Amino acid sequence: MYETTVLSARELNLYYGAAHALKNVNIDIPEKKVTALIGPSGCGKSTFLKTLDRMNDLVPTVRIEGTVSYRGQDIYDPSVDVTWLRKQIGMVFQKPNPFPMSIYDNVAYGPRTHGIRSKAQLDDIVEQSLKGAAIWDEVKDRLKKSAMGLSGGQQQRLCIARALAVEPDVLLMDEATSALDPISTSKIEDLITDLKEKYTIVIVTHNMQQATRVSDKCAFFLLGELIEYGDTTQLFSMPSDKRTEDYITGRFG
Ligand SMILES: Nc1ncnc2c1ncn2[C@@H]1O[C@H](COP(=O)(O)OP(=O)(O)OP(=O)(O)O)[C@@H](O)[C@H]1O
Repeated sequence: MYETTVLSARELNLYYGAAHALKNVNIDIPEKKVTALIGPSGCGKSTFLKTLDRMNDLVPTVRIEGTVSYRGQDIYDPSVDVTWLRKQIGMVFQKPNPFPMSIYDNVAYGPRTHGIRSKAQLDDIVEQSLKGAAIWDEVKDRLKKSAMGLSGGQQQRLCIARALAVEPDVLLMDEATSALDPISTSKIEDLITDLKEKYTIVIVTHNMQQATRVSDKCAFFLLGELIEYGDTTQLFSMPSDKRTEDYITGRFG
């Protein structure tokens, strides 16, 4: 079946000063699927994820060669508005990072920055986003309470709601469950599966079971190189590269 490519990298190289952190990466990330980035610590998964919404721009030593395109547009072109890009491509981090304000204000923050002022409209966005992140029932009676009072798993779902509130196209998640207990992790995995009906999702995970549970596509990185990329079932059952096989069978990691 034909797949629409949402994000693609071509001959992408990234250097932190002299350190060559991404080596000639070529990849097409399909629409409304979950793509998992796996590989041992330090192999460049987070670095690659951050190139997709230009989060590396904030690191002064970074140099990038090659292209990253979002729906055909080179996102490193000087004409690209980074605020627009980050509205299209939301990011959820490893540690839940709610703002020190109410649950409601956390979710309304993004839409307000984009100019939405109507209370009725904001109320609706907050409710829909919290529902979308499967946390509405747990917080609907305490929307005005501080987000800091939520559990870690609830905070992470709130951060997902905050990302959904600006109606992104893509969600990037950098080890979004690694700081959470197994029950919260399982809720977020279920949520990821629901969210791919509407969003293109890219996750970084250390957890290979998680990659097999939630992802459709899987990319294995090693020392900055994309070694193998394909359907998750195929990559885990019949890896084509010996290094992928060694990694997924736990021979190193
Ligand atoms: N801001 C930075 N400045 C310099 N080097 C960096 C920076 N961020 C990452 N690196 C280096 O780039 C390489 C890739 O790091 P990256 O964090 O992308 O790997 P990772 O696969 O996500 O690792 P982990 O699974 O441990 O998070 C590593 O050698 C790391 O030390």
